[in-house]
Amino acid sequence: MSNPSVDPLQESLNKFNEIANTALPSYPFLSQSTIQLLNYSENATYLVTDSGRGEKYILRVGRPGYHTKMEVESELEWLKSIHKHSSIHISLPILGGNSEYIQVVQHQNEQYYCTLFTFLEGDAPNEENESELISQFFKLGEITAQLHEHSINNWESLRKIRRLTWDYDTILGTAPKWGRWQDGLAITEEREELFTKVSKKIRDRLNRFGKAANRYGLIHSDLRLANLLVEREQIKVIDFDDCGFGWYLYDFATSLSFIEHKPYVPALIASWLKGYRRVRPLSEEEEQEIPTFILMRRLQLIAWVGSRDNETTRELGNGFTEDTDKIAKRYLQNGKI
Ligand SMILES: N[C@@H](CCO)C(=O)O
Repeated sequence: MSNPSVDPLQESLNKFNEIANTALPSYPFLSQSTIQLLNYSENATYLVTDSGRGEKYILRVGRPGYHTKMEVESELEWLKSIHKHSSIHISLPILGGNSEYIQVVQHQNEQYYCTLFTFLEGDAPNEENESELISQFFKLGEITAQLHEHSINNWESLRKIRRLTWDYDTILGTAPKWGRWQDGLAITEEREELFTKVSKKIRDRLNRFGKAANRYGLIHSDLRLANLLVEREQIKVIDFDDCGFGWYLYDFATSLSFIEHKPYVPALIASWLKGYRRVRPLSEEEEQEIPTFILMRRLQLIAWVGSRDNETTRELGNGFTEDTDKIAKRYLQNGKI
């Protein structure tokens, strides 16, 4: 029973903390360590510090029911493959004392999949620092293209991967994984009409765009700034929890998560494209479709903000939906962002 005087977010956090502490003994080398919550959204991630050696790790506790165990195993397989076949800096899973990567913690009839990862130094890009962000997006373009090349070149060995699908249906259509944007915050009648038009335009354009193998494959699916770590000249990619099958350009759109409406977005797109094209070709036709993916991501995030309770969604609130109007209208008028 939940206690009405306790903040439901705090209650969820208490539960996740308990699960994280239950998972820790699965790693005998962490017998003397402390945990500190770093982020709570779809999953909870903790910084684990070994008080003896001072070593740091990341412990991720997944939200129950979000993924099957096989899907988590698939994510970890992909991480190992990326590490083996590319130079992208990622965080890797670590085996527990039972020689398993995934530790299953049972709590009140639900199963939580916990995974320990290597710790990477760095800080997320600063969305307020426009010029720095523009040059970071050049590098991000290169890295994203490398990731996509990896996905295409290793397709045979990745055949067994079982992950979510991110297409129109599961993002905005009949089976939206993060809920319906129509149930988001501040959806007035007028806005519902506007966004419905946007959503239909996205659907029609994506039907024409198609899912050819050079456009659609295994992607990270959540390259938002908080999932990038910058250390000097290097950008590292973390949190593959949403990885799945989707359009390569959707992967790019996720990099603009929560900042889609900012005036500097066209400059970020231009910079990203330059970086991407240094590694992998991207046609003019694909480039023209970028706003379609950005609007699709934005509506998906409106659904996410409306259906989740965490610090990010609380902070974004109604303003996130309201700030969408301008870009939605522009997209309808001329297909631009
Ligand atoms: N699935 C994402 C939300 C949007 O980026 C997360 O929880 O990190």
